[in-house]
Amino acid sequence: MAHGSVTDRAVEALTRLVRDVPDFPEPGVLFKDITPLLADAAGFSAVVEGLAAAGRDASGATRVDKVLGMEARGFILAAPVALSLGVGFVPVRKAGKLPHDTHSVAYALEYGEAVLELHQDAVAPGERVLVVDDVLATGGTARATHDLVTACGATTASFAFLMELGFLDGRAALGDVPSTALLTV
Ligand SMILES: O=P(O)(O)OC[C@H]1O[C@H](OP(=O)(O)OP(=O)(O)O)[C@H](O)[C@@H]1O
Ligand SMILES: Nc1ncnc2[nH]cnc12
Repeated sequence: MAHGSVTDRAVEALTRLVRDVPDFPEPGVLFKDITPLLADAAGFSAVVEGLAAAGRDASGATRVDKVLGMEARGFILAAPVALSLGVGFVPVRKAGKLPHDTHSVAYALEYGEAVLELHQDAVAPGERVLVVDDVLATGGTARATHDLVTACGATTASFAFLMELGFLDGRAALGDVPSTALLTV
C-alpha cells in the first residue's frame, strides 16, 4: 500500500529512522524523535517530496498559494516543501515571536498548552494554504493553525504530516480538511 507518494519500502526505511524516547518531555509520553531521519539525506529528501505531493494536483501542478509550518519542527519540513512547490513559506510561531500585527490562538497539545500566532498579512483572503508539521498527535497544534488561517480569510487546502499518532485521534480535530500522513503509528 502506498502512503501518498511514499511506497511501503520507503515507509519501512523512514520508520526505522524515527527514534522512540519514552517519558519525554514528561512521564507517559512516547516521544517520536525525528532527528535521525533529518540527518539522513535520502530520508529527509523522501519526506520533503512526500509532503510536497499534498500540495500538487494529479497532473503534478502546484495547487496551493503558500506553505505554513509551525514552530519549531514544522519549520524544518515546511520550508523545503515550499521551495519544492515553488510557493512562499509562512511561519506560525509561538507567542511573542512575530514582530508585526498577529492573530493569536491558545491551544492544548499532547504535553502542555501554548499560544500560536500568525502575521495578519501573511496569507491573503482567498488564498489556499498547505499546513506542514512533523507530528499529528492530539491535533491541537494543527487545529490552532487552521483557525489562524481562517482568521486571515484564507483556506486550509490540506494538512500534511510526517507522522500521525493514530491512537490520539488528532484527525477528529481537523474537521473536513484533507489530511495526509506519510507514517502512521
Ligand atoms: O497534535 P498535538 O498534540 O498538538 O502535537 C503536535 C505538535 O507537537 C510538537 O510541537 P511542540 O509544540 O512540541 O514544539 P516543537 O516543534 O518546538 O518541539 C509537534 O512538532 C507538533 O507541532
Ligand atoms: N509523542 C510525540 N512525539 C513527538 N512529538 C510530539 N508532539 C506531540 N506529541 C508528540
